[in-house]
Order: sequence, then structure tokens, then C-alpha cells
Amino acid sequence: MASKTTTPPSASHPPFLLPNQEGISSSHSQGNKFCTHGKTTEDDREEVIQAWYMDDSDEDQRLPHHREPKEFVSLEQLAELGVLSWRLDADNYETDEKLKKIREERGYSYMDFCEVCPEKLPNYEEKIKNFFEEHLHTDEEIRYCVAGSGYFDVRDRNDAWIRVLVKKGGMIVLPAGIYHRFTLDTDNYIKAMRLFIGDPIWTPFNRPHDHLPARKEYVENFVHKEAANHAVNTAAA
Ligand SMILES: CSCCC(=O)/C(O)=C/O
Ligand SMILES: [Fe+2]
Ligand code: NI
Repeated sequence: MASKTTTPPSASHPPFLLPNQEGISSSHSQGNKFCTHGKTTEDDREEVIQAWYMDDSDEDQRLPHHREPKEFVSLEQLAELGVLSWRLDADNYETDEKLKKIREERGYSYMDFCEVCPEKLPNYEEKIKNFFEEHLHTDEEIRYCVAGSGYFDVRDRNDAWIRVLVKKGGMIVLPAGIYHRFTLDTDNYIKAMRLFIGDPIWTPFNRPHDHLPARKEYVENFVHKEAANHAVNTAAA
């Protein structure tokens, strides 16, 4: 299970297969540094994607909802929940070779944009409400923030909410079957590229939908297996 931190993202786990700036590699992060084969480089994803455990307050959903003291979650910990992340050049997405490579490697053939603001999104109030209902999808939810920002909240293995702030240049993949929700932050605007493998299916299945194969597979791959990994690593330490 992902361990909690009271300082900005730091690493606590042995290598897992994680995306880095180049693509896919086996890596191990150290603080906000990313160590690949002995070379340590800054993990610049953290400039556009940050995550933390949420408090329990009923205040405005658009506020950060940090715990006191703050408990940050590293991108590596997110990856252990199946949440992948990249930093991309949002000013040049049309010609960005890195985006092209990710799309080719992961089969993201479909692409469109979703702009969330009253002027651009039909049925804005209803959509905002629906986005914030806890739900899952039977496919990955792939969002690349090309302008503005927003919060993608995901459940951890103990059902605690992790708030994932995605700013311009941040791209995340939420795995099929993970319970999550979305809200704008207090800046009230995001423009996100939506990617998909083949013809898109955006259907949200509001919680509970635990009987769906996508949910069962998620639990098997990212809850049970990861819990087992931790037990082995703890025993070996
Ligand atoms: C910024 S994209 C809108 C949110 C969305 O599409 C979704 O499915 C949230 O879970
Ligand atoms: Fe969703
Ligand atoms: Ni963990």
C-alpha cells in the first residue's frame, strides 16, 4: 500500500515499472530526483502534477483540501495505484514527438478536447456535478491538461482520497476500474486533451460497481498484488 509522506513527494519503494520522461523504464526516485541506471535527474513532472491526501471537510470541493499537516503522495506511489503521469510541452502539442511516441506505444488513436467552463461546456452545472460523483470507467481515463488546471481525485488501497492536481503540461492516465472523480480548482478552468484507444466510451459507472470485470481486474492488479509486494519488501527489509 502506498505509504504517506508529510513532505513533498519522496520515494520509499523498490523499483517498479514507471513512466519517465523518455517513455518506459525501470526506475527509482529519490526525493524529487529520478534515478535511472545511476544517473539522477530532476523529475520535472512534479512541476505540473502534485498529489496529496485529502482532509474530510465538506468545504468547497474546489479548495485544495490538504490535511494538517500536509501529506504529499509521490508520483511513484501514484504509479503503484496504476496512475501514470508525464510532463509534456503543452504549447506545442500538435508537433510534440514525445506525445506522438506515447500515443503510438499505448495505442491512443482517438483524441479530442474537453474545455470545462460555463461558456464552452454544454450543461455545465450538471456535468460539473457528475464529474464529482465517485465513479469508474471500463477503460483508461487519459487526460492531458493543455491549459488551466484541475483536480483528479483517486482512491488509494485503503479507500482514502488522494487529490491529484494537474496543471498545464501534465498528462495522467487513470487505470480502468479505479474509483475517482474530477473537479475544477478555484481558477475554474481547464482545457484537457482526451485520448482513447479506438472509439471512445466515456460512460461513468457510479460507485458501487464492484462486480464489473474492469473493477475486479483493477483490484486484482493494483490492490491485492501491490499489497503482496509490500508484504514481501517489508519482510526483506
Ligand atoms: C477535464 S476532463 C473532464 C473530467 C472527465 O472527463 C472525467 O471522466 C472525470 O472523471
Ligand atoms: Fe472519470
Ligand atoms: Ni506503496
